[in-house]
Parts: sequence; C-alpha cells; structure tokens
Amino acid sequence: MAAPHAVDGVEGGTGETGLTLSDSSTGDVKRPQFGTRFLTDPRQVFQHNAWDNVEWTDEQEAAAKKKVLEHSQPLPPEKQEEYNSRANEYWNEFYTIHENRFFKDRHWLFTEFPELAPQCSLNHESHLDASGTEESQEQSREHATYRILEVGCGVGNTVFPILKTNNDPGLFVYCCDFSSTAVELVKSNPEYDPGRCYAFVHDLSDVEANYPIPDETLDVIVLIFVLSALHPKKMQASISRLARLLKPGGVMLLRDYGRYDMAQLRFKKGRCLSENFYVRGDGTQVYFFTQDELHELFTEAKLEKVQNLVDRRLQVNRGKQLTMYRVWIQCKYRKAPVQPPETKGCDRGENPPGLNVNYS
Ligand SMILES: C[S@@+](CC[C@H](N)C(=O)[O-])C[C@H]1O[C@@H](n2cnc3c(N)ncnc32)[C@H](O)[C@@H]1O
Repeated sequence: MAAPHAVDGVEGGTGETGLTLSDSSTGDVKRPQFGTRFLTDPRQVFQHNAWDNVEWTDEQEAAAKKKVLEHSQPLPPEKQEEYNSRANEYWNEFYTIHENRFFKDRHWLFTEFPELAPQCSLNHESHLDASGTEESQEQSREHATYRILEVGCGVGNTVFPILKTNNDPGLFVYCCDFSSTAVELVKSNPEYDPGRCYAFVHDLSDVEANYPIPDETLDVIVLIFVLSALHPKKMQASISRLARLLKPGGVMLLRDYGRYDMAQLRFKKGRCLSENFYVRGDGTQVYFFTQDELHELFTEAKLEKVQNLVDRRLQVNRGKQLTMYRVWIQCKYRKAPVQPPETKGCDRGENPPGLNVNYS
C-alpha cells in the first residue's frame, strides 16, 4: 500500500513564485533572478510560506550528516534485490492508486528550461497530421525539426504542458516510463495527440534495449525526478546510453533530489538500501545527489556542463509552525556541437540550428 506522500518533494519544484538557484561553480550560466525572497531576519521565518536561496549553517549540515549516518544501516541483500527487480511493479501500484492525481503540471518548467519551448509562438497551428494513424505518426516524427524525449514521464505532467506551450509546428515529443500503467494514463489523456507525441514503455536502466528513436536525433532529453529512482550502479550506463540519442549540440535537462533534502532526513531506520539510497513505504526507491556526482555522471557520458545548480529552499508550514529545508539540483549538459569547418577554432559554444537558447 502506498504511503500517502510517497514521492514527497517532487511537487516541490520551483513553483510559480520563483526561486533563486545558487551557482556554486564558476562558468555556469546565470539565470535571471525572479521572485526571490531572502530570510535575513530569522525571527520573521513564519511570515511567508517559503524562502529562497537559504544558506545552511555548518551546524545544520553536520546535524543532517549525523542523522543520515544514524539511519544508514543497509537492508539485507535479498530485500534489496527484491526492490530492484520489482521496481516497475511498485511504480505500477503507485499509479494504480494515485492515477494522475499525484503530480501537478509544472509551469516553472519553461522558466527553468526554456529549451522546452524555445521558439514558442502562440498562434501556430500544427501543420502535422494529427489523425493518429500509424502512418501519419511516422510522418510526423520524420518531418519533425525539434525532438524532445522525456524519460520517466509518469502520467505526463511535463509532456502535456510542453505540447500546450510549445507550438512549434516541427515539434515532436517522445515520452517513456517503465510503468505501463503510467504510459496507459498518458495515452488515454484527451490531450494526447499522436500527431505530436509518442508514449512508450521503456526501462531507462536496460541499456541493451532499443529506443524507438535513432541515435543523434534528439534536441532535448528531460529527466525530472527520475534518475534518483534508479539503483546508483545503473545510473552511469543509463545516462551514457541516453547521450547517444542526442544530436550534437542537444541538451540533457535534469531536476532531482539533492543531498540532505528533507525527504532524505525523514527516512527512519530500515529504509536504507545503500549510501544515500532508500526505499519508500510503497516500495519505490530514491537517491539523493550531490552536484559533483551529477557532474561526474554527465561528463563521463561526454556531455559538457551548461548549468549545475543547487536550489535550497525553506518551506514553512505557518499553521503548524514547521520549517522544511528542501534541496534540489538542476542540471543542463550538452553534447558538443559539430563545428562547421570555416568557423573551426573561433565559434565554439554556438547553439545548433533549432536550439534557440542563449547559453552565453
Ligand atoms: C518521481 S516520478 C516522476 C514522474 C515525472 N517525471 C514527473 O515529474 O511527474 C519517477 C518516475 O520515474 C519512473 N521510473 C523509475 N525508474 C524508471 C526506469 N528505470 N525507467 C523508466 N522510468 C522509470 C517511475 O515509473 C515514475 O513515473
């Protein structure tokens, strides 16, 4: 039976009110600041629902570390094996219970990830045939000029906002999840348009399995709170496999749980699978990343850093006078663009055609 807040924090995103992302390393793209609210006087903490860019004190960090260590005794290997081998069944159960009521559409998506709708023009009608026959869908995919894949799409809380917001007539959105229940929910959504979208069942960690997408054809791959659901040992191969699908100049976008997020600190004894990797009450698994770990995963897959940010936010329950420290990590990593021969050596870092986002 699913715990009521099985994937607590996924909804935590940036929220429409905005946030500040602190950029701990040099050379990253700075995004415009918006809706920032800083807590300068701790006595005022209960005056708002959330505070941005919260600094952690050394004591707070040490206390979080201690708490994690106290609960880090791993479950026996046979239990771990069961959670791993039945991972998609636990997610199927999750979606059978919650259907599409759990995750909310995220309108912050386009502020954080403008790559999802770079040339958005609201008056465009799709010229692609949306009649939904296999033939027309194949044509749509072939003629597409901007292809996005969302991995671990759940019930489509990212996919449907993209289809609604990005009216580029050349857009085609692929989305997959290893939960067949989730994919069925995507396909049965009235907004599912087979002329612009293709949902399929796929296990990201099965690196031998083929994607129904040729290599080097995707402009964008989106991973929102999905990499953390994989066993840490499977993460590198999964990211490297995905990187093959990106065009030169294409980007991988990720938002996921950061180390010592409230959701990690709430895990009690008997839930730890390995360091920073846990199983929730409903059998779904979750890892909590550092920025460096994600950097390593992407660069090992031969992708270049565009952005690697930590978003530390203090959420406040004013009624119960509770404070909740959230930590999320947001990354953009790009496959190196092909250099046109005439600009070799002087034009590195340009966007590929179609990816109209300024990274400079
Ligand atoms: C926390 S949910 C996030 C869902 C969605 N990205 C969103 O933000 O609404 C994690 C999703 O990843 C999917 N998932 C977990 N492991 C996966 C894997 N190995 N391959 C494909 N999907 C996976 C789950 O079924 C679930 O839908």
